[in-house]
Order: sequence, then structure tokens, then C-alpha cells
Amino acid sequence: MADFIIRGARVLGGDPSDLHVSDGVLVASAPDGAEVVEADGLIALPGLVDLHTHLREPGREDAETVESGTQAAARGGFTAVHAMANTEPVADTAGVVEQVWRLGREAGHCDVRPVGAVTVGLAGQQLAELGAMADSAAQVRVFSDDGKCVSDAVLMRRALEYVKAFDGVIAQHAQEPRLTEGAQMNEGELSGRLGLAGWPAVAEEAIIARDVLLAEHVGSRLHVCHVSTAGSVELIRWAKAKGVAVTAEACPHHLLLTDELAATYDPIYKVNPPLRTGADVEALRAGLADGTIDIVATDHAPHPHEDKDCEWAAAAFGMLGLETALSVVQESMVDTGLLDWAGVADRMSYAPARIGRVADHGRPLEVGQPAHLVLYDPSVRRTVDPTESASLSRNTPYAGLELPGRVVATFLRGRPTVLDGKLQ
Ligand SMILES: NC(=O)N[C@@H](CC(=O)O)C(=O)O
Ligand SMILES: [Zn+2]
Ligand SMILES: [Zn+2]
Repeated sequence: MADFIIRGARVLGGDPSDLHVSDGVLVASAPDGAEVVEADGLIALPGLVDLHTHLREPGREDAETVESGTQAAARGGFTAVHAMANTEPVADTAGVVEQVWRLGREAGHCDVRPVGAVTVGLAGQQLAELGAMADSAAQVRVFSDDGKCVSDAVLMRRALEYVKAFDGVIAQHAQEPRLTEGAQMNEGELSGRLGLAGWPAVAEEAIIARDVLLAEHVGSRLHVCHVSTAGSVELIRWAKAKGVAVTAEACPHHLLLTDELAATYDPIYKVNPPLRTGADVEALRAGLADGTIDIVATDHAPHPHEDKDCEWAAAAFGMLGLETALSVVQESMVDTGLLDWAGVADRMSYAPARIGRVADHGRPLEVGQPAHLVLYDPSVRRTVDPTESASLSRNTPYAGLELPGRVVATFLRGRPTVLDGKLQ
């Protein structure tokens, strides 16, 4: 395995120093002959960890594969991603999660931790084999019916109880189904004007309120996916103050974009939960800054062009996120003064690894730790070009938009997966 001296990197945005890498680990001094990587002016962060990625394999390899999705992850600075269970077949058995885990190992661009479905076929009727998925080679710790809400309170309670045995967590897609039938965009004055059916904030908040109470009742861990409203932030703040073991994520698009984009009727902006108001964006940013929202997760949701290039109501929900996440976080959180780079390391590496119980990721950049890291240039600006993406899909909402920053290099266990901005 190659050895590296990463010269003059600003670790977590601090003063320039050298990082030495040997045999996949950070060491005090790399052996003679180590390759020098000039990192003048670059920020070094621990390898990013995504708790919410859709890789689409098995079943929708036209939209993304484990290979292409993990290439996009590496290009975004990620060294580990959690692959959501809403594949075809659904990842609701030890067999499917092991298949996804193995594909990730073979691809080798970043570590893949499969998420297991909570219910068989995401149908919300009976619990999937959670224990078998936990005990499998994939060592599943995060369970989610993402794409659908575990809306049955009894099933949700049982799932929360069940995962306690192996320190698992239920990641809830908080969407009250009856309140969101046919929903297309954020419910408000604008949805009325545009004639698009509304997805009210209360449909998210009602499930979060119920679930934090359930998590408290059974003493289990709850994680809330893609929090999108100011009211949800308030509920999570309240639950944490009470000592409930709840964690939460915000997605880059909810930190930057608002529902006003729906006025274009361009389905590139159609996502679940929907883009919300400017006041919601402000509340999410404040919640992420003060730790009420624990992490940023991408909800990278690739869709082929035929599922997006159609009228709004017929289009699929979801947008790409892996390759632009760090830039959007810089724009919305760092350049606004809300979070420093140490805070970014926490929200995008340490905390997601902790929630997902990924033992060898999300570690500080210290001697003896695995060499998972990203070198990032915050000083450049670039216009997002979807054709440059490693993803098989092109549905980025940032196309043509200028964003700050660029991932220069990503190291996975001391091996560059990206160098000079290029996949290795
Ligand atoms: N976020 C989305 O709009 N879509 C996701 C599902 C989900 O995250 O709920 C997808 O799988 O496409
Ligand atoms: Zn979801
Ligand atoms: Zn999702």
C-alpha cells in the first residue's frame, strides 16, 4: 500500500500542518519514499459519512448502481455511505443487504453500509427480519422504510423495541400518509396559486411528535430523516431537552432552496419532503448550528431523465446530492458564519458515523486512526455541470448555479479514491 505525506493541509480549518499516511493509517512519520501531496490552502476533514443515500441497486440500475453511486460519493468527499432499502427487491432480508454490502466492497470507492427495511417490502404490514440483517455480514444497524413512513404506531413501537437488542436505530421518513395523499409541494399560499396539491408541515411534525414519544416510552433510538420544517426543529429540540434518544438530519437542498422554485413547474425541484419556506430554511440552519439537528445527510435520490422530464405531477420525487453536499454546506452554513470547519466535520463525519454505528469512520485526523479523509478547496467557485457527474442520473437542482468549493482529494483507508478532482 502506498504511503503519503499530505503537505500543508489545514486540518479542520486550523493552521497548516502535514498529515502522514502509511498502510492505511495516519502515522507520525511516513516511511522514506512516501508520495507527497501538496495541500497548500486546502482544508482537511475526516472522510464524510452519509447516513442517507439511494444507490438504486438492485433493480433500478438505469438510475444508479453501487459502482456509479459510490463514485459520486467519493467525488463528494464521502468515505462511507448508508444505502437506503427502497430497492427492487427491497433490502428486507439478510440476502439483499449482504448483496449490496458485497457490491460496495467490490466497487471499492467508499464503504457501503446497507440500511435494512423496517417492514417486509416497505409495505408497512409486518416487521422484516431485522435481527438477521443485524447479524449478517452487512452488520445492519440503521433500519428505514424511507420513501414510505412507518405510519402504523404499533409496528413503529415494535420496531423500536426490537432494535434495542443490537443497538440499532429506526430512521423514520416522517410523512403522515392521509395528510399527504396526492401531495406535490409545500402546502401554503403558493401551492394554492400554482394549483399543486399541498404537503403540509403538520404531516411531518405529527409523525415526529408521535415517534419521539414512542422512542421515549420504549427507551430506544429514533432518527428522523430529512427534517424540513421549523416546527419539526422545535419538536426535536423539545424532545432532546427531555432526554429522548432522538437524532435528526437535514439535507443540503433543504438548507439552501425554497418552495418558490416550484413556480418554475420544473420537476427538478420536486422532492420529498418538499422544499419549504425561507423561514423553514432559517430554522433548519439554526437547528444544525446549535446541534438540534445532528447531521447533514444527502438523500441522494437519482432518477433517470424519463422520470423527471415530464409534467410536475407525473415526475418522481428526489434529487442528486452526493457531489454537491459539501459545497452547499459551505454556502449555507460556513460562509454564513453559522458553522466552522470543525462543526462541518462533526455534522458530516463524526455524528453520522456515531448514529450509524460505523466504528472505523468518523474518527479524528489523529495518529493511529484510519486514513479516511477529504482535501477540500474552499476558495474556488464553480458552476455545477450535471454532465460532469459520476452518477448515472442528471437530476441535480444546482445545474448552472455557482457554488463555492471543490473536493480535491478523497482518501479511503489511505488509498486515494479521488486525486486532483479525478476518480482514481
Ligand atoms: N427524497 C425523495 O424525494 N425521494 C427518495 C425517497 C425518500 O427519500 O423519501 C427516492 O427514493 O427517490
Ligand atoms: Zn424519505
Ligand atoms: Zn431518501
